[in-house]
Amino acid sequence: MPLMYGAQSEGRRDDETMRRFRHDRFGQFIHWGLYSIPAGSWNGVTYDYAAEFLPQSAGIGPARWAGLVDDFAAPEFDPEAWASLAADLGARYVTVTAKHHDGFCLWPSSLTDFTVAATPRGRDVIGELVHAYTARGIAVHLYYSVLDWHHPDWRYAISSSQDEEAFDRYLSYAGEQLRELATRYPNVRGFWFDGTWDESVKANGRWSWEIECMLKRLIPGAIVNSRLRADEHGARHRDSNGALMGDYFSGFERRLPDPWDRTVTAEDWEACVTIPQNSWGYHAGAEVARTHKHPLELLEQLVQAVSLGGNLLLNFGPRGDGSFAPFEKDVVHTLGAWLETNGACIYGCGPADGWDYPGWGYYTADAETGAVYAVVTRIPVSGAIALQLPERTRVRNATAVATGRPVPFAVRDDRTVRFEVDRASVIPLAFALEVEQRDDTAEQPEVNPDL
Ligand SMILES: C[C@@H]1N[C@@H](C(=O)NCc2ccccc2)[C@H](O)[C@@H]1O
Repeated sequence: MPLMYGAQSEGRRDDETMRRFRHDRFGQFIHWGLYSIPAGSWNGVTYDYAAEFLPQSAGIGPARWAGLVDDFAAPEFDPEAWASLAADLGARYVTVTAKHHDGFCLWPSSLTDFTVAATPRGRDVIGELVHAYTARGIAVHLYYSVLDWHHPDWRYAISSSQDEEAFDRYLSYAGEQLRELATRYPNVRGFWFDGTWDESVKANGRWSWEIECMLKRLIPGAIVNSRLRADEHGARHRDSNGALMGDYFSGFERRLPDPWDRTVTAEDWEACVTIPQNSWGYHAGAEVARTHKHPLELLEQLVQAVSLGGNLLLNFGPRGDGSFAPFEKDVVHTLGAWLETNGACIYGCGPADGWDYPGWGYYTADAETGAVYAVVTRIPVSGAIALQLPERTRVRNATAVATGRPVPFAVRDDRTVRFEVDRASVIPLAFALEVEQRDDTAEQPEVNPDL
């Protein structure tokens, strides 16, 4: 159907900025704001829902919530240390909350007083972070919530002409804030929109279309996630003709596509995940802490995302004082150390066409060289992994990525090779496979099942 405000382009973007985003594969999400101070508790009561939703969980009105501005002193906030932590994690880009649902702005916006400028130290958090990350070669995306609990003209739905006038004022405010962000920080790489699921926003597809145009006019090549967009019929992420809006699909929140689902490999996408089961802002509650994911679970999510052609955006919620909690530093050390020696199977990689999900782990392939990687995350009880090869494919040799040492393997039949895996191996265990196409006339592979 003809659309005025649908997808602005067809198919994957192939410009340098998007190729870099695709190559990066691994980003660090940062949720930091007023919610980081109470960290899930209010007036002595702990609410186990997401810490950044505390105003809703505890019924705290905007005026009382704004009282936290005086407590946002952030004595431990050190942008250089944050940038070093992102580098140690192995993240190639960072997405930082400039304004979350509570409406508090981490940059000194001229459009409102509800910003860091009103805090005791008045630092331009976004400006200092953009400088520090960029100086370390880490790209920055700015998170912006369209949903805004603080602004008096925010509406969840439009049910009167007064609502419409108010919400139009809100959308003008948000549009001017986004212009301000793109103008103040022109070297950010992209914008990550959130809070766009309400009827009021879905009814304003033209506004979302104009925002995408404006941001890409102010910052040529800027990357915008699909969550910003609705078309004139209220269709989100994909327009009413099914075309992806924005530059990558961003509907996977705290979940990944099924490892069998190869349909997702048709487009760029990013999944965002948390270390706790469900809190993006720092949550100090013992019950929430009990459900933190193991670092290797998060690492497996990264490998799974890459095997399906997506990026993983792993969230960290610094504490109210600007420091990171020990459990987050553990994740940084575990993932950073593994990526230091095994990053070849992640960065610049994507799905290995023709190699089906094996169950003991994931296949990735280097988008440039075609090198195939078998990444083992579950060692079978037999202590060996079987690889089902694509048609007319031969494995010439195999190397352990972490050590560079050749790895013996048995050719069981025309389509199967088998690796013995040391059960004491550190997993995920990555093998680099040098493969070649066999034509049918070539001799059958030498079978050596006893190896
Ligand atoms: C990236 C995350 N999105 C925000 C959020 O509101 N998630 C809750 C939610 C998740 C899915 C549909 C509607 C609402 C969370 O607070 C994080 O910022």
